[in-house]
Amino acid sequence: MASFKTLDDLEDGQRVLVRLDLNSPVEDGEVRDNRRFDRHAETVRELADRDCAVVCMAHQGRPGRETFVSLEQHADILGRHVGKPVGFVADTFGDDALAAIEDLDGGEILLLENTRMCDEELPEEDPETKAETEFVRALAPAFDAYVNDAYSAAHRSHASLVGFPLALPAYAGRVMETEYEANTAIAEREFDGPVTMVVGGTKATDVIDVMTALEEKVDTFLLGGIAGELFLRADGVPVGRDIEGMDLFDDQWAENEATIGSLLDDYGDQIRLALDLAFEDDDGERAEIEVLDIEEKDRAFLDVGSNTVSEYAATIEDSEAVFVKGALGLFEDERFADGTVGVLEAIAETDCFSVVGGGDTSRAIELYGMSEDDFGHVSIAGGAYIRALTGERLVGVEVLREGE
Ligand SMILES: Nc1ncnc2c1ncn2[C@@H]1O[C@H](COP(=O)(O)OP(=O)(O)O)[C@@H](O)[C@H]1O
Ligand SMILES: O=C(OP(=O)(O)O)[C@H](O)COP(=O)(O)O
Repeated sequence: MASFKTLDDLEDGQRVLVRLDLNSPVEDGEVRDNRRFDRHAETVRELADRDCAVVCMAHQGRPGRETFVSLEQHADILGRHVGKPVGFVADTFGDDALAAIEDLDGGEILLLENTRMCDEELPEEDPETKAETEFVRALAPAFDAYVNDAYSAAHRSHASLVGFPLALPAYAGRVMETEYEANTAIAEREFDGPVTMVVGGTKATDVIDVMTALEEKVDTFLLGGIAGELFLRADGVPVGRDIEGMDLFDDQWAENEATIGSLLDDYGDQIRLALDLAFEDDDGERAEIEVLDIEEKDRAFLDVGSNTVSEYAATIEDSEAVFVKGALGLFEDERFADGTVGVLEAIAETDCFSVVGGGDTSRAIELYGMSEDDFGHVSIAGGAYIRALTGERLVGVEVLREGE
């Protein structure tokens, strides 16, 4: 189905540069294991078993956010999933990285430092420009082939994703292959009954952009998380606080307000906002407040409230298909997991077709004892999967195809 080369086309014993997406939740400086590690481990193990020298690259967080940390811990976690040691070098493409790559034998695995610590990685530029960066020009000659397994980052035109395929023979890894096929098939599927999309999480601008594109495909959007707070604020409710170095509610507010205001004007009937919200009270307990009773912006809201969960669950019960992108609250803290878990349980209990996406959100399924078998597809991609739903082509996939 996909028109790119896969690992089936790659010769054994090559020196390969492999782009993974190990972007993970980080709590108090500790990187949390999640589905991305065990999915990517399959690609890495196969390459090592085929006697390739496997050098992995990945990013973590965004500069300025608390989750922007080194990949040292990721190497240990990945090694546990692969079942082989994964070495780590705290360098992206300098002398230390090149020396460690040269030392690597067939069957061995190395992880380079966070790609976003390299200045040339991030600015969104076209693949040709990215291929000309020092980052790509310095690393590419050390390899025979490039493998992109990071479907979940394929919507970003960053050097490690789009520059290398122009500099080296390029292949799709196993995760890239299966996620591409599943998400493309889902995007083409038609449903007879109501289609619902649960929209939450912290990457609010990502989801706002695709809601307009999905307006015909989705009958009802159920909003929560930080994304939901943006909509509530645009609707006149005094909520919203920036977390983790974001500036959704301050610097970017004027722009966000205008976009959300027109979404509410144009598709207000399809968009449902929380009726109540949860916060931490003075005793450290979960407390709830009706949205209509919120008079001033004086606290952080960490989940949707119980009335909202009941309303959203009822809509899900009547749906033919449900798509989830982003958590409805800070589910990693049990006190604020009710929204996310309530919605996921409602989906699991009905026989609707469902997709749960996002590196963080998909983690809630195993954290709260649910089974992936109760969902149609659990994707480790968030932003990439909702873009795929709109029919948008992902630049990281396109550039692999062009190499065909
Ligand atoms: N009200 C909230 N306050 C703080 N964090 C929140 C809130 N609502 C959701 N989150 C966080 O959003 C994260 C998921 O968001 P996001 O990164 O956009 O999704 P994903 O990685 O699943 O695509 C979860 O880790 C959750 O803790
Ligand atoms: O975690 C990711 O996306 P996701 O949260 O939409 O699944 C990807 O690693 C992309 O990260 P980015 O949104 O910081 O570019």
